[in-house]
Amino acid sequence: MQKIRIAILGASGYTGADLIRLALAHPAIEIAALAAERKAGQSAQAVWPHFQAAQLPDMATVDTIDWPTIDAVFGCLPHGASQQIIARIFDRPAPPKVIDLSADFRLRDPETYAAWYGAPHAALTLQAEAVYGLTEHFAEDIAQARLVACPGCYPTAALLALLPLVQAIDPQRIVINALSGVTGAGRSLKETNLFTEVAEAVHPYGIGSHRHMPEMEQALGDAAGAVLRVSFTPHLIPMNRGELVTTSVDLANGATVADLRALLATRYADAPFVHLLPEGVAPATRMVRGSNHCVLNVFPDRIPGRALVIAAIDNLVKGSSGQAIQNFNLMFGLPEAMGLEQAPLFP
Ligand SMILES: NC(=O)C1=CN([C@@H]2O[C@H](COP(=O)(O)OP(=O)(O)OC[C@H]3O[C@@H](n4cnc5c(N)ncnc54)[C@H](OP(=O)(O)O)[C@@H]3O)[C@@H](O)[C@H]2O)C=CC1
Ligand SMILES: CC(=O)N[C@@H](CCC(=O)OP(=O)(O)O)C(=O)O
Repeated sequence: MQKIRIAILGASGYTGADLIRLALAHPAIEIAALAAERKAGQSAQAVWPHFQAAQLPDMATVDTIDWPTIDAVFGCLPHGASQQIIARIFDRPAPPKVIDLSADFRLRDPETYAAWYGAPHAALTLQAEAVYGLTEHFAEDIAQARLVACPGCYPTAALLALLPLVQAIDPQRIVINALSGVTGAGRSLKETNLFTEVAEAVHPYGIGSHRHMPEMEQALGDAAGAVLRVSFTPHLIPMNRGELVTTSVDLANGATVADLRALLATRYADAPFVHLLPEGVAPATRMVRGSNHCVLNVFPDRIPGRALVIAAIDNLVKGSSGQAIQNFNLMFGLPEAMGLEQAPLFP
C-alpha cells in the first residue's frame, strides 16, 4: 500500500508524542517530518527517549520541511501560533490536508474568537472553512474537509455525552464539572503544574471564564437551535493523563433517565469508540487510559427531574491525538478505526 506521508508540527509536545506513538502503529502512515521550535535540530530520540526502537526523522523547523512531499499535517501547536503556521501552509501550491489540534479553528464566529482568545483571528477565510472535528457527530463534513479543527479535550467528552440529549433535556440549564490530568496543560513549564504544586492536591481553575465554554455552547446551541450558556468548571488533578466530565442536566419534554440512556445507546450503537456502560456502572479514567475510547453513563439525581451524565476519555488520545487520527482516517477514505484499535492500559 502507498503510505500517506505526514508531518507532525509540535512533535516535541505531549500531543505530538502521542501522535508519533499512534502513527507508528498505523498501517497507512509514514512519518515523513517532525517539527519543533526550541527543540528543532535534536533527534527524535533525544526529545523522546521512549522511542528508541523507532526510525524517526529529526526535529526540523516548520519552514525546513520538504512541503511538496507531505500529504497531511497534524498541527500540535499552541493556539495563536497554529493559525499563523497553518495559513502559511495553505498559501503553498497543492497544500496538504491539515488536522489542527489547537483551539484556533474551532469557533466559527470571529467576534467570539477574539473575545475569548484576546486577539483577532489571523486567518478568517480558513476559520470559516474549517470543519469541527468531533468525529462521531460530523463525519460526513470531516470526510470532505481539507482543514479539520479537533475539539478541545473537555468539549470532546462533554459533547459526546450531551449532544444526543439536547431534545430530552433543558439545554439552558447544563452544569459541567470536569477533572483533568496534568498533560492537558501541555509540556511547557508552568509553576502551577510543578509536581510540588499538583501532587496531593486538587484545584479548580478558569472558574466562569474557561475558553472551552464558547466551544461547547456553539455545538450545543446548533443542536438545540438556540443561543445558550453552559456552566463549566474544570479541575486539575494529580494524574498524568485522563479526563472525567460530570454533567448535571434538567430532564425535559417528559424524558426519563431511561430515555437518556436509550438516546445514547441508539446514537452510539455503531460508534467504534463511544460506549454506553451497563446501567449503574460508573465511567472511570482507568477504563480508557491510553486508548481512543470514551465511556458514558446516565444516573438519576436525587433532585427530582434532574440527571447526571458522566463521560471519561484519555485527554491525549480521544481528547486530542487519537481523535485527530480518527479524523485523518475519514479525510483519506480509510476505515475510521484504523491504527486506533489498541485496548486501554489497565491498571
Ligand atoms: N494536552 C492536551 O491534552 C490537549 C492539547 N490540545 C491542544 O493541542 C496543542 C498542543 O498541545 P500540547 O501537545 O499539550 O502542547 P505542548 O506545550 O506540550 O507542546 C507544544 C509544541 O509546540 C511547539 N511550538 C511551540 N511554539 C511554537 C511555534 N511558535 N512554532 C513552532 N512550534 C512551536 C513546541 O516546540 P518546543 O518543544 O521545541 O518548544 C512543542 O513541540 C495545543 O494547542 C493544545 O491546546 C488539545 C486537546 C488536548
Ligand atoms: C489541564 C489543562 O490545562 N487543560 C487545558 C485544556 C486542554 C485542551 O483541550 O486544550 P486546547 O483547547 O487548547 O486545545 C486547559 O484547561 O486549557
